[in-house]
Parts: sequence; structure tokens; C-alpha cells
Amino acid sequence: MSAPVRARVTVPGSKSLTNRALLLAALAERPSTLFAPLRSRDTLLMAAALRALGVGLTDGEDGSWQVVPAPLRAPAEVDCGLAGTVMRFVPPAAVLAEGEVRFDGDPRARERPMGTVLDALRALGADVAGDRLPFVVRGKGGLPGGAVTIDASASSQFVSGLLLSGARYDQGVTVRHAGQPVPSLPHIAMTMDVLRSVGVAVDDTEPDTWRVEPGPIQGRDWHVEPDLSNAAPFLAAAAATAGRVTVPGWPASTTQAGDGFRDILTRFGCAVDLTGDGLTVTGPDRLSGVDIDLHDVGELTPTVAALAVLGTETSYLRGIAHLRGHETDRLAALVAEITGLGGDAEELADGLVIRPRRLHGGTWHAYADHRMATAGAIVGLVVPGIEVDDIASTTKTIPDFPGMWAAMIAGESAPGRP
Ligand SMILES: O=C(O)C1=C[C@@H](OP(=O)(O)O)[C@@H](O)[C@H](O)C1
Ligand SMILES: C=C(OP(=O)(O)O)C(=O)O
Repeated sequence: MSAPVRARVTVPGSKSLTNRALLLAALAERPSTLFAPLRSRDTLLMAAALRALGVGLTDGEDGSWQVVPAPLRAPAEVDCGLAGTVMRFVPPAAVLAEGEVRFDGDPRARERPMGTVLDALRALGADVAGDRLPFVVRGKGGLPGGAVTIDASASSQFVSGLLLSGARYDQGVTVRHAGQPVPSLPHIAMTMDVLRSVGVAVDDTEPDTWRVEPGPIQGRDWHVEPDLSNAAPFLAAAAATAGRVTVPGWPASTTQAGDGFRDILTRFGCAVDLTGDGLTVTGPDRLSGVDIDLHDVGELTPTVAALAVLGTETSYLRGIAHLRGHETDRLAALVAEITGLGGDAEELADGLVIRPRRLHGGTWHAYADHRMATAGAIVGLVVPGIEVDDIASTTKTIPDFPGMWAAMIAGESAPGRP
């Protein structure tokens, strides 16, 4: 094992909060300012999409973003990259423009599930050509809206996307889910919470039903919380090396699903301490195994799998069949990388089983997936000779992961940060 990691790591803003704030600011009645937003590939793509639709977006010297809403304009082209939040959140807004808005993205993005959102928009009165990327929204300057029933078992983003723009539809929107349970429900709760914060009337009292009333969206100041899911690999470094890592600015209460990592770390045997100073995690001498349902926090799976690989007991990660439609098929990718290095991992119908076995060095493939890349970095702290083939894929949600990781290992605060 490498030397225990001891560091204080300040992580950049939340992807999920930044992209929701950008979209709502674009649809608002008055300008908004985002303080400490995330600036990474996914949020820069969201910003570019909104600019292409005519929204004013300027950079403040302090790293903030000023957003000046304007009637959405077409024709326009939107590059979704590999960002689920761009491909699922922007089309429901693009129907408000008058004219063609063309969407495309990375090769893998063309495979990610999308048809449910486009069918829902058609059912609500939109003219959309296509069922996955590339597709074209032919905006009519507005949308009747109303009630729609969808199967959101492949992604909570199908629901969030429709809700975020719903207040701007003539009749608002009511989204009902029918199908296997919706994953990542905390992300839908976050959507409802941000809608309330901009004065939109919402109702989620009925299970699997979300209602957004039509009405104006207020401009506001947004103070974006640190991205707790992106904090996870750094906290995992403490867990993996019997070290200690503090993430300052961890919110006392939050709508981010990544907050669930505190409980997961406890189950691995870590000491987890949330104080006014931040969240401090101290790793145990021996990592336990876990049997855990990650349905609500699927995006933590690669990080949890990396710890499970280093655990001393068998781990079961459950409730995550939908990860097959993420940046890559994460279940297949994790099994391939773990077994490729001599480990023991197997796919379950809805998850993974990972048994303890000593790994050897070699290449850990990232599959253009930021969270696969960071999972490789965690394993590489403990197993000598591991090289992640595409660490640059981390720029999807962290601007400088290699710099932050190196600073953490050296025991420094990340450069330029408190
Ligand atoms: O709404 C959001 O910001 C997100 C919702 C989740 O998507 P799925 O429901 O597709 O897992 C999550 O995994 C993703 O990283 C971000
Ligand atoms: C699933 C993820 O991203 P996306 O927003 O592209 O769906 C993720 O970040 O783990």
C-alpha cells in the first residue's frame, strides 16, 4: 500500500446544480448570477448551448457567470458532448425557440437513451425528428404542455428535463412515471427544489408524479455547492490508504445525491466527521466489504467499486442496471478492468459482485468516462504499476483532476485554493 494520503482538497462546483442553474437562469424573467459554478466540459457545453439559443452569458472576473435571458432563438446547433444533462435538459427548452435546433454529440452519446424525452415532447405538442442523437427540434415558439406518462426507469434525467422547462409551457407539465423504479430520485428532488427556489409552483406529493405549474421563473443569485460526487474519489483515497482527507465547504444540508457517500464510507469502516470545517474521512486499517443498494446514487458506483476491489470481504453493489446506459456501460467496463488486472468481479442482473483478490499492474481503461478514470486512480494508489489510459476524460466534470490528485498525494491543498 502507498503511504497514507493526508490532505485537504477543495473540490469545484456541482455539475448537477450548475447545469440546472444555467438552464433556469436562461428561462428566467431577469438576469441571474452563478457564483462558484463548475467550469468543466459538461457545463461549458451547457453554456455554449444556451448561447447558441441567444442567451447572454458573460464571465465574471471572480469565476462567476452572469446570465441574461432572452427569447430563445433558432436556427441553432447544440453539441451535447457526452453530457446527459445537456442532451436531456436542453431539448425541452429548445421547443420554446421558433425554428430548427439541431442536436448532436460524441459517438457514445448517440447510444445513450434519449427516445423517452423526445416522445414525451411530441406528446406535449412538439415537432421533433429523431429518437436519439442526432435529432432536430422544430420549435414553434412555445408548447401546449399538459400531462404525459413516461417510463423513466433508464434515467431520472428524463423527468428532470421536462420539469425544468415545464413552467414555460402553456399548461405547465405533469410527468407521471410508469415502469420499473426510477433511479437517482434525489436528482429529481434537486430539480423540484431548484424550481421552488425560482418561484415556480411544484407538487410531488403523489408517488411517481411530478407537477410544475405554468408561470414566470425568477432570476436569482446562485451559490453553487462543491460537487460531492466529485469529492468522492478524494475521500476514497483516505479510505484506501488508511489516510485522512478533509473536503472543506461540505454543506450541512444539501439536495446532492453524493452526500450519500458519507454513509457508504462508514460501511467500509471509515471514520466520517462532518464539522464546520468540512468533511473529514479517516481510512481504516482494513477496508470491509459492503452489500449496498446504489439505485439512488448510481454516479458513485465506479468509486464504490474501486474501494470494493481493495476491500477484504466480498461486496455486492445493487440496483444499478441503468448504469449500462451511462457514459459507458459501467457494469461491463468495471468487470473488464478489474478482471483484466487479476481481480474477481462479475455482473449481476442489476449490479456487481466484487470478491477480494490481489491485483497486478497494467492499463486501466477509462472508456471516455470520467468516473471510470477516477476509479482507476483510486486503485492505482494501492496497486503498483497501474496506468489510466485517458485521464483527460476527467475534464467532463473536473477541470484539473491530475493536478488535484498530485497535490493530494503530495499532501498539499490544491493550487490556488484555500
Ligand atoms: O440530473 C442529474 O444531474 C443527474 C442525474 C443522474 O442521472 P441518471 O438518472 O441517468 O443516473 C446522475 O447519474 C447524473 O450524473 C446527473
Ligand atoms: C451519469 C453521469 O453523467 P451524465 O450527466 O452525463 O448522465 C455521471 O456524471 O456519472
